[in-house]
Amino acid sequence: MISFDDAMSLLADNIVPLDAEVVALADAAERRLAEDVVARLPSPRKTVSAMDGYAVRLKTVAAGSTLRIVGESRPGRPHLTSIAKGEAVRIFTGAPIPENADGVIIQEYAERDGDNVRFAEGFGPSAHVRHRGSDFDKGDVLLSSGTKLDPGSLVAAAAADLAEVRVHRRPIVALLATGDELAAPGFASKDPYAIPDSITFALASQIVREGGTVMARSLAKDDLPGLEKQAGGLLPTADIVVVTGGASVGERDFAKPMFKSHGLELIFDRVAIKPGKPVWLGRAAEKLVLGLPGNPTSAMVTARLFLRPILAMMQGGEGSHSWRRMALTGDIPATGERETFARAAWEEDGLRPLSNQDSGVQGGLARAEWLIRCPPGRNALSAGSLVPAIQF
Ligand SMILES: Nc1nc2c(c(=O)[nH]1)N[C@H]1C(S)=C(S)[C@@H](COP(=O)(O)OP(=O)(O)OC[C@H]3O[C@@H](n4cnc5c(N)ncnc54)[C@H](O)[C@@H]3O)O[C@H]1N2
Ligand code: MOO
Repeated sequence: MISFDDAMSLLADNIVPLDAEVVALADAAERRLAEDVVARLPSPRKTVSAMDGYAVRLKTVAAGSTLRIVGESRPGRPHLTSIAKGEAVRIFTGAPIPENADGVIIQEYAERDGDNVRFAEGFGPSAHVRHRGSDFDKGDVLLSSGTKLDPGSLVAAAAADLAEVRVHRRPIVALLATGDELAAPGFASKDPYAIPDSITFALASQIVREGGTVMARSLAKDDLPGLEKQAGGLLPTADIVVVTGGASVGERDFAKPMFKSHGLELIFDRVAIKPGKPVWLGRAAEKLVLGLPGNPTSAMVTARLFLRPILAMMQGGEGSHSWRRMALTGDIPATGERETFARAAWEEDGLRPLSNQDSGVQGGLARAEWLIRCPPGRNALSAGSLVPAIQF
């Protein structure tokens, strides 16, 4: 059994990014860049007005004096010609200012009379001007390779004037839930010993959130020859097969044996964490295989801790967790010998650990929005303590 940190290092050593492809910016949301985004234009492109009003040479304007309006500057239809003393240009937000203008007086201070304008006391001192390149310059690197194109990054990529971007291919993921007792939700009530498969739906959602494509989501009985055959069907097409259940030490725990005849080589097997100790990662037929424990909370925690980073790394992302220090609003008991990841709900003043921390919990997962990292062998913590946490 290895530590959580050692398991994360093994991910970093073993996961390589998938190939890159070029996609239209309209199809690039939530994909990860396979190259830096370099601005092809400065922003703003010209020095422009930040408000609707009148462009002037500020030092030459006094409240009450009359200025002659010599033109109009609109975005895309600028008036760039220099203005003389006593002149102003009507201007709108985003329009370039005349060459020698240095400020804009907003129209709320203006009294217009035909081609003349006077300004009331109190305009300024703000010039209401955005200077060329004040946001970014042509040639600036706006986004680095590996960045996920979230809404803010899409604004930056579009503002850089890119029609398309190079991104890493989406990982193709096959999900296989093992267990004789499993039934599709909606069909468990018919059999007194069946339980609904709750995990694969949540895993599919996590995979899509992390940019992956779910190629298959199937249930399988605990029957080794049948499982070997299913593995053989999934491995050729998938980039990674995620198998749930059967990860423990029982005679009918076939998650690893089913990949043996496909040449399974383990990268790690069991991690000193709670919940999720039986999690394992390997390679079979040159594809990644991740085994998650069957207990629903354990499966969700190990998917968050390992599957999400693996998918990010396959798309060129760093895959490391960004732990944030958050305040507790409830108590956490002392930890045992395994590093513990406590599920917590978000409250206005911090994180409240859920009262039921059992690894079989299903209903409570709906309130488990954060995961708190608790080192092994630590004393109990009370409300107010700061703890490292990630969104779950
Ligand atoms: N003697 C030992 N027993 C166990 C150990 C151990 O070290 N020694 N480890 C325990 C830990 S920790 C975990 S976690 C579980 C994991 O076991 P498996 O991965 O083999 O999971 P299963 O036995 O298949 O299932 C456990 C539990 O979860 C339910 N389950 C399974 N799949 C689903 C699904 N898709 N949707 C909903 N629920 C599911 C299953 O019915 C069982 O109740 O092993 C401990 N045992
Ligand atoms: O640690 Mo196991 O992951 O649920 O109970």
